[in-house]
Amino acid sequence: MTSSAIAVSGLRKAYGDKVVLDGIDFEVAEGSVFSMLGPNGAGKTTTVNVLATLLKADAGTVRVAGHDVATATKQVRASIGVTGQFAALDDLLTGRENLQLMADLKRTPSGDRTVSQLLERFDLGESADKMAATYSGGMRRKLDLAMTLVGRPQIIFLDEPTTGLDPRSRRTMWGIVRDLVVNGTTIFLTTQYLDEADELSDRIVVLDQGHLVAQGAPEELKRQVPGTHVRLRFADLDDLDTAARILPGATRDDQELALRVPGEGDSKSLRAILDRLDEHMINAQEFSVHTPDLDDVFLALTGHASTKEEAK
Ligand SMILES: Nc1ncnc2c1ncn2[C@@H]1O[C@H](COP(=O)(O)OP(=O)(O)OP(=O)(O)O)[C@@H](O)[C@H]1O
Repeated sequence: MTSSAIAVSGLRKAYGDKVVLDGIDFEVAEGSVFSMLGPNGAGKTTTVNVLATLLKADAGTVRVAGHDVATATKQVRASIGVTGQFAALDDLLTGRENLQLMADLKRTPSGDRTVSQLLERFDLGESADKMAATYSGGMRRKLDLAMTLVGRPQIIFLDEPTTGLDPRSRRTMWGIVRDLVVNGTTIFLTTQYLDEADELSDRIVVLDQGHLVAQGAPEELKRQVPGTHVRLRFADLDDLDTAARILPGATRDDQELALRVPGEGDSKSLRAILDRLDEHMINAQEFSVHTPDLDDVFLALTGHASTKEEAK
């Protein structure tokens, strides 16, 4: 028995000669946010589609909410919600009517109240009675996610949920994701925004050319790429001189009286630095550990910049 909401092993998918997923394995813990990062065309949507029973894998096993996606399609579908680049809304209905229709389809008890609460929560109250055709891209995404939440699915797939949203709407979306997780929902997120994955995820996988090139907590991934360093600041130039002499590989900034010491940022290497300073009776006035951000990780792992960077 496992408490994994999703368990994927040896997943393969090709379109003709083009291998998109070349045997990938990962698990998603219940009640967590799991993000899949990858450049355009890496296979993120393909993965979501297989996990959500919309596409058949060529090989491998995929269990979602404890059910095999190949044989228990109905049970998997009853446990999940999918929102993505394809908005499922009916343009000729109002926001409220779209949600009401979903509540009816899912036979939601006290559907009216659910609909009103969702409109409120997604900041869609004012536009609730306007046709969805008149909604902006951001409003459509919010309505799409609201519709996904109607049946309170255990697992939600969010395929690039904030692409094209303004900063305020992105933050609203992030708040909603956090609330869902607090209440036990599992979120599988694909995103091109590294800061979004960093902000929300318990675990991240990086997909590139059919393989998972890395997986771990955001902090673990950041520690894997070079660039982690400790920054020390001293009271005067004498202390800086001595510290620069006794700490190998350090680079100094005389103006700031600061020293940048490359290292792992783990407790053992931090202790070694502090012990060295103690031996020479030097006190660092400031001490901080800097880890690279996910942009650095992405570049180091895939050999190319994130989509956002490429677009610059
Ligand atoms: N139905 C299809 N037939 C043939 N090739 C396909 C099909 N669907 C996707 N592909 C190809 O498979 C690869 C992966 O596509 P996918 O949409 O899964 O990538 P993605 O990581 O979601 O990209 P994006 O970030 O651009 O949405 C791409 O090269 C795409 O062109």
